[in-house]
Amino acid sequence: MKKLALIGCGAIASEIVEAVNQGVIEAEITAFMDLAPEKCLRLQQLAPRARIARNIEELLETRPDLVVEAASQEAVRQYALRVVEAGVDLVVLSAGALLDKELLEKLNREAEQRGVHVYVPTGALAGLDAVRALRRAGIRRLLLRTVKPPKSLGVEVNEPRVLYRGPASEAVRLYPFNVNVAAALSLAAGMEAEVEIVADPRIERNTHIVIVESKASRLEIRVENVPSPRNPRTSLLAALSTIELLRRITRSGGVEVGS
Ligand SMILES: NC(=O)C1=CN([C@@H]2O[C@H](COP(=O)(O)OP(=O)(O)OC[C@H]3O[C@@H](n4cnc5c(N)ncnc54)[C@H](OP(=O)(O)O)[C@@H]3O)[C@@H](O)[C@H]2O)C=CC1
Ligand SMILES: O=C([O-])CC(=O)C(=O)O
Repeated sequence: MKKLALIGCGAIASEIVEAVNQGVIEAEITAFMDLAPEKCLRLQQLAPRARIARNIEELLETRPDLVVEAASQEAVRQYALRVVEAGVDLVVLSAGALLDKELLEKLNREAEQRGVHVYVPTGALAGLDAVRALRRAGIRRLLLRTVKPPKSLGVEVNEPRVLYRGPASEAVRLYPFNVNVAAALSLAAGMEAEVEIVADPRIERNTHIVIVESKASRLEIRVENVPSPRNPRTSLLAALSTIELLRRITRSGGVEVGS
C-alpha cells in the first residue's frame, strides 16, 4: 500500500483523508503538515497513525511515496524541490507557483533525473487531456474566463465586475487562491493563457470557461462548480479531481478510462 503525506490540512486535504478512510484511495497517510498544526489534529483523528510534522524534514522522515501539496503557492516554492530531491512523487494543487519558469525547469530536471513524477491535477477544470493532446496540432488561442461569487474573490460588488484581464502568470500572482486553474491550463497547453476574472453577485457557482482554438479542434468548456462547503474560493470538483488522480496512482492495477 502506498504511503501518502499531506501539506495543508484545509478543504482539499479533508476530502482526501475521507476518501482514504473510505478505501477509495488505497493508501496509508503517514504525515500531516500545516502552518497551523491544530488544523492537522482534526484530520489526525481520522488517521491516528499519521504524524503531525513540524517541518518538511519531519514529513519526509515518515518515508512517503507521494506528497500532496494542498496548501498555497508559497508552500510549493518552499517544499516542492525538496520533496523531489528526496525521490518522492508530488501532487501540486497550487499550480500557480509553477508558472515561475525557473522553478518549473529545476523541478522538471530533478524529477527526470530521479524518475520522480510531479502531477498537476485537472482540479476545478475539465478537459486538460484534450488540451494536452491539442498541443501537437498547435494551439492558436487559449482563454480562461473565471466567474465567481464576490465572496469567493474577497470583494463586495452589486453588479458583475471584471477584476482582471491579462496573462495567467499575473492572474495567479494577484489571485493566488482563485485561479490556479489558469496555471494548470497553461501548463497543459504549453503556452500562457489569457485570463479574465469576474466577480458576479448573481451566481452561486465558481464558473470556469475555457476556449481553445487549434487546427484540430475548437474546444469550449464550461464548468459550473459548487464551492467547497469548507472553503468558498475552492470548488468541490478540485478535491474530487485530486481524489480521482490519487485513486489511479495508488491502485495496483485494472482498467482505467481516459488519459
Ligand atoms: N488547481 C486547482 O484546480 C485548484 C487549486 N486550489 C488550490 O489548492 C490549495 C489548497 O486549497 P484548499 O484546501 O481549499 O485551501 P485551504 O485554505 O482550505 O487549506 C490550505 C491549508 O494550508 C495551509 N498552508 C498555507 N500555506 C502553507 C505552507 N506554506 N505550509 C504549510 N501549510 C500551509 C493553510 O494555512 P493558512 O490558512 O494559515 O494559510 C491552510 O490551513 C490552494 O492554494 C488553492 O488555491 C484550489 C482549488 C482548485
Ligand atoms: O476551485 C476553483 O474554482 C479554482 C481555484 O480556486 C483555483 O484554481 O485556485
